Amino acid sequence: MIQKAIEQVLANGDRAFVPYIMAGDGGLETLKATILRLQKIGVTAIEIGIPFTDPVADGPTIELAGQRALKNGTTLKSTLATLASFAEEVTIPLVAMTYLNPILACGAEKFAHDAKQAGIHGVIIPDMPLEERAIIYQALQQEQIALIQLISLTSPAERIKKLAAASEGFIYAVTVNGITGARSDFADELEKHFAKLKAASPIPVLAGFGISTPEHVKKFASFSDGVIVGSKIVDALANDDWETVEALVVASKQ
Ligand SMILES: O=P(O)(O)OC[C@@H](O)[C@@H](O)c1c[nH]c2ccccc12
Repeated sequence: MIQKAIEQVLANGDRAFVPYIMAGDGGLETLKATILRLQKIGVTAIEIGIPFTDPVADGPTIELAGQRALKNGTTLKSTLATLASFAEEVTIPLVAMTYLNPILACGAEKFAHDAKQAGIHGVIIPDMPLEERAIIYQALQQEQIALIQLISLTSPAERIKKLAAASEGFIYAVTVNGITGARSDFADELEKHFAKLKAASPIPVLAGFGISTPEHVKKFASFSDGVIVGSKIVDALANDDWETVEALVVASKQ
């Protein structure tokens, strides 16, 4: 469903726009209104972060949002239960971003089952190497949940080939070396890097990390299939600043 949703957007001449939000930031009771409003303004899918105590890939903005969410008691379980309570109203695919630990604590099968009920169509597990995916792969397959792979800027060609062949839904192409967070500059070689990824990949290639302005969105739209925006969206939502959110989404349209 994720791949189809992205391909539909591309067929329109637009690029995919996937906002990242932290579940429970502002309280889980706000999750429904946030998701439905993002859906209404035309995002392609939503990446939902599950707060975790040791988020090694998260930059300061996402880490702080996670701390706020943990403080008010948000867990993997309460997030999935909340999502399930309004899943019928959600027509776009949701992607869960969670570290391996909470999944293992829950149990792979139970996680996959509850995620499906919650409307989750894909997962990103940044601390699970491809070689370890057997831990969860079958359970996800059973529920038809895509396991999305991250590809870094420094991945050698052989590795890119492997990851591209294994990824499902889309490829999460990381645009910087380092952690998440808004930035102003990107490497000059990005365009070439994306050309390589697109040549290696049978599925859409989305860019994420550091994308924080409509100009960034337009830049990446010119050589990728779409963008993922995290920190800037998390900040805007914390300030109830929907104007900023909408301007980013609009930039992904033709
Ligand atoms: O915040 P940024 O720089 O816009 O990047 C997206 C990112 O936050 C989101 O996709 C994400 C949050 N935590 C992660 C951990 C690993 C990979 C990706 C993520």
